[in-house]
Amino acid sequence: MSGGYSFDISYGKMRVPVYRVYATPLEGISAIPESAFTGRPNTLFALEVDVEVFGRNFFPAYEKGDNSNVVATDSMKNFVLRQALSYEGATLEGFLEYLGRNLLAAYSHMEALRVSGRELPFHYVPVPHQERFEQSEVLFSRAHGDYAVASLDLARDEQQHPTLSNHRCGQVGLELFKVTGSSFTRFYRDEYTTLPEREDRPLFIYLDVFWKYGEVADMLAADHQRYVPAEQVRDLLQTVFHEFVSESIQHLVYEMGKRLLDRFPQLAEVSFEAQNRTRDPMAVSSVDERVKVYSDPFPAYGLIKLTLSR
Ligand SMILES: O=c1[nH]c(=O)c2[nH]c(=O)[nH]c2[nH]1
Repeated sequence: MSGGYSFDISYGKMRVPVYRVYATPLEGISAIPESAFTGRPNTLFALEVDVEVFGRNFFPAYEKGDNSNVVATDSMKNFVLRQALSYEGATLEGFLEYLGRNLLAAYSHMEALRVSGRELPFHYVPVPHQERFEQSEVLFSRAHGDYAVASLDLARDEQQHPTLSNHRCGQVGLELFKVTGSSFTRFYRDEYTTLPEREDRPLFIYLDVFWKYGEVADMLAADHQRYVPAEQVRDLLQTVFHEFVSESIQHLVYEMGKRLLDRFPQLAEVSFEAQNRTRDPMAVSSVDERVKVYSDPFPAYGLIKLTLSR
């Protein structure tokens, strides 16, 4: 309470773009059967960073216009960029933890922080090299598909040391279209039901997946042995979608969740947000019934969520 009011405040800098070149390569990753990914050179380590600062010490700025404790968000942006230069690790989560710890160390009046990062994905460019094509080591093409995210909450323990109080990692923005091998039948029918049963439908989903580790040491260890790369999670989800003939998106995300928790014992929880973007059939070939044309459905879309914990 202050001035008779109770309050809840935070402030910070959003979407600080960071393009670090020649970061430390990601190595030591354990292979999984669903993915060819075992590391990346991190030649271009690009992300957008949000810093959100919590602390009652900032209330005088709101109440009295007293900015004496206010770290300018412009300074925060500079802090983020300098940390990106000195970071010696190889992961998004590691960078956020390094940044968060150093912010709390530098500013004793910051009580707690949320630091979040969004990968700015770039793909390798194939270039001719000795009669074959190889990935350029210097040229990267900005990709606008799915990308990794992470959010870390840091607080202080009784001795004022920074501690990681919460975290969430993810891969968001997948858009996957499976042309055959999905059904949606035997659902509840009443006077509102107009949807026909489909033994085989073209299933188009937008998908976000999130995960939490049981022990944060597995996320942050420098050997990366138990680190879960977002690339492997994405490849595992794609493999399950490819292989599994689902009865619904609910059925599909549950299968994905089980596979993730089986494959990565270091994870405590996985969660999904899936949008049903399935298209409506418009025309079928009279020569080959596999050949069909679909178009956009009514613009509202189904939303399916799942959280799976141990
Ligand atoms: O996989 C699906 N789950 C649903 O709950 C649903 N509802 C709907 O109309 N189509 C679908 N598809």
